[in-house]
Amino acid sequence: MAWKVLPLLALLVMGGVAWSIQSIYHEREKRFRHQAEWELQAINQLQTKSVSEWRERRWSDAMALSDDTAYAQAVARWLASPSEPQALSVLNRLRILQERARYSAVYLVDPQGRLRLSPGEGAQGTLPALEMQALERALSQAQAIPLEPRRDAFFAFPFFGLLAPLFDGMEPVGAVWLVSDVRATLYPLLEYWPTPSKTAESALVQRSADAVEFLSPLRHHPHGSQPLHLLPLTQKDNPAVQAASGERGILYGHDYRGEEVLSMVSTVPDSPWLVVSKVDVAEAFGEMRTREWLALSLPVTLALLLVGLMAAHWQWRARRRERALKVALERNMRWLENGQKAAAIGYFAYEPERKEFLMSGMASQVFGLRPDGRMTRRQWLGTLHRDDREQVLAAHEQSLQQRTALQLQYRIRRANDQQMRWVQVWCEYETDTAPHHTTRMTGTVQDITERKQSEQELTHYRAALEAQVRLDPLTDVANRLALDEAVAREWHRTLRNGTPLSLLMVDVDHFKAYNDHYGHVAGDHTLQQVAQALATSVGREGDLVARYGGEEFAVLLPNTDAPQALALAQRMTHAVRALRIEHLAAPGHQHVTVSIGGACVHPALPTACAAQPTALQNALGPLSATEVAQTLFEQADAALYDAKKAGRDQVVFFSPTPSAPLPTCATTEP
Ligand SMILES: Nc1nc2c(ncn2[C@@H]2O[C@H](COP(=O)(O)OP(=O)(O)OP(=O)(O)O)[C@@H](O)[C@H]2O)c(=O)[nH]1
Repeated sequence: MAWKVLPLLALLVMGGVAWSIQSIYHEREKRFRHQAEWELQAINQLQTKSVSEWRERRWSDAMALSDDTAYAQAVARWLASPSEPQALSVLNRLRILQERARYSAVYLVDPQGRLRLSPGEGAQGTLPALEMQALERALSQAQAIPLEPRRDAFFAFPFFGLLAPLFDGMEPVGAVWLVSDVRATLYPLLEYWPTPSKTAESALVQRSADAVEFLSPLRHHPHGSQPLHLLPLTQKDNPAVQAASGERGILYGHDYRGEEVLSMVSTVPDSPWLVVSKVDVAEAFGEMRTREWLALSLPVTLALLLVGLMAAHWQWRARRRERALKVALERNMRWLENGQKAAAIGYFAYEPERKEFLMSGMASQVFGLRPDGRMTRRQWLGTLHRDDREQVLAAHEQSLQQRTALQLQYRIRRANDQQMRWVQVWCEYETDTAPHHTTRMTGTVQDITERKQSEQELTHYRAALEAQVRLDPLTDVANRLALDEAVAREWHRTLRNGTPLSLLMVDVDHFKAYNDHYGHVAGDHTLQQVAQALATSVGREGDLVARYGGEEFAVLLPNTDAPQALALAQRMTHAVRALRIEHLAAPGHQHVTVSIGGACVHPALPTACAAQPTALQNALGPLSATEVAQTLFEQADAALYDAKKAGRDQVVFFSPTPSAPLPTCATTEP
């Protein structure tokens, strides 16, 4: 659950971080913009101040000259009568002025505009036309007239001029023409830039009718060394045009190169001049942006690092999980293999359409095949035991039809050593839902031969034990327990089938005397011999000779009526006599003999038992098996008693009426 929410949380956090970065970026951009604007403004104002001072200084020089009446009088005197000393005095003043203020040229001109004196090479000719006009204005207005920077054939350099009129009282005596090479003194003031910049530049401009006149060269203009060109006022986006149109302060626009620029416009006081300073936006903010990106790169790098770490962590977790799953899978496979080996269970899958089994290693081993994982149906049929084959195929067919699970135990002849093995197979047929509805069978096979053998041994052992429990240890014939069970069982069969059931009670005659005479060991031996003689006398299945107790035996004869039982009893007496066991202690007898009393029941036929036709039938009525057994034993006992009384070594069958003749057999030896 946490791992599902975590990416969402990470996304939210990253969104928050991005938003914060964006806000910080905008805030900082604003600050940087202000800073850039402020820097430009400061530089512009500094340059404007320098330019203003430069102009003021010249202006004040001109004013000082115009106000210097002594100098005007000296000039007037020299003009009236030119002499060398006078000229020197006039020139000294001009020279000092020129050297102090670094004028390129200083001329004394007369009111007609002729150049009369100069501290330089000399003065010849007249003022240029513009200066001539300015002279007239200066003399008429009695004030210095500036002449804005321009080019003229008079000088080889662009120059700024001032015509300072000289008056002797009210009389104009001429003027001093102060000439400044703007390249040497004015332009450098605009080039000063406190921070290194590739695009920053300042220009001195002034409006000139319908155009903007550049008074200083442009740094990036192809003809930058040729200043004083004009720009039409139609280029409204140009900072210089904006400045000429009256806008001041910070301006954004496109300069003469078409580049977007940040510019600052200031007016030079007491002049038509404007100082336009500008820098490319790309540079001003590009550097700032670079710095910003550098500043922002840290959190971004950290965020990326974090994301990378998280990704690496996820990857590591996934790898670890995959490794753990692999280990678990391998362990489980090992357990499965070991389990299969330990339990001798293999698994298989069978596709009826391909008639082929896919076998696990253990399954192949069970069938004695090479562990190549395959067994054809033909191979499988070949391993089936002849006696089980039909049953196995029928069971598989039924399972396939009814889609029921199948559990089978059958014998196979192992392919590699032809050993007969028992296998137990659990399997099930199933059909794919898609796409081809393929039916296949999957299941397990286990070699249960050892288990089967153990089961069979156990069965034999149980049977032996059962038999042992029902055997008399001395005589090896059935004991009393077996007799009781047989009586109950045979009585029920008698009732079910309506067949007669007879019982003989056999007692060894004068056995006490025999023991006394021959000893108990001999007595035991005699009992064994008598038991064997009795056992060999019965021939039908179901006849049971049992030791009833002491020297007494009982013989149960199912489906045997009284005459048959009588005949068998007689055979038994003969058989004992035939043993010819010496018994000298018996009165009148030379050998061991037995007396036999018999009884018979026949529920279906009232007269079936010759000895007790209806009386027993009546007596049997609703009696239970135990009661019937007891009655039968009592009757046989009674008959035995009669046989003993009658002289022993004979057979007497029970008769319910004392008057009825008891069937007997001769006591004489055959
Ligand atoms: N040796 C031996 N003697 C046994 C065994 N069981 C019973 N006897 C003896 O068999 C004798 C039976 O004697 P009785 O019941 O008096 O009968 P009998 O001497 O045979 O006389 P009748 O039955 O009247 O002929 C006893 O002495 C018992 O001790 C046995 O397992 N072995």
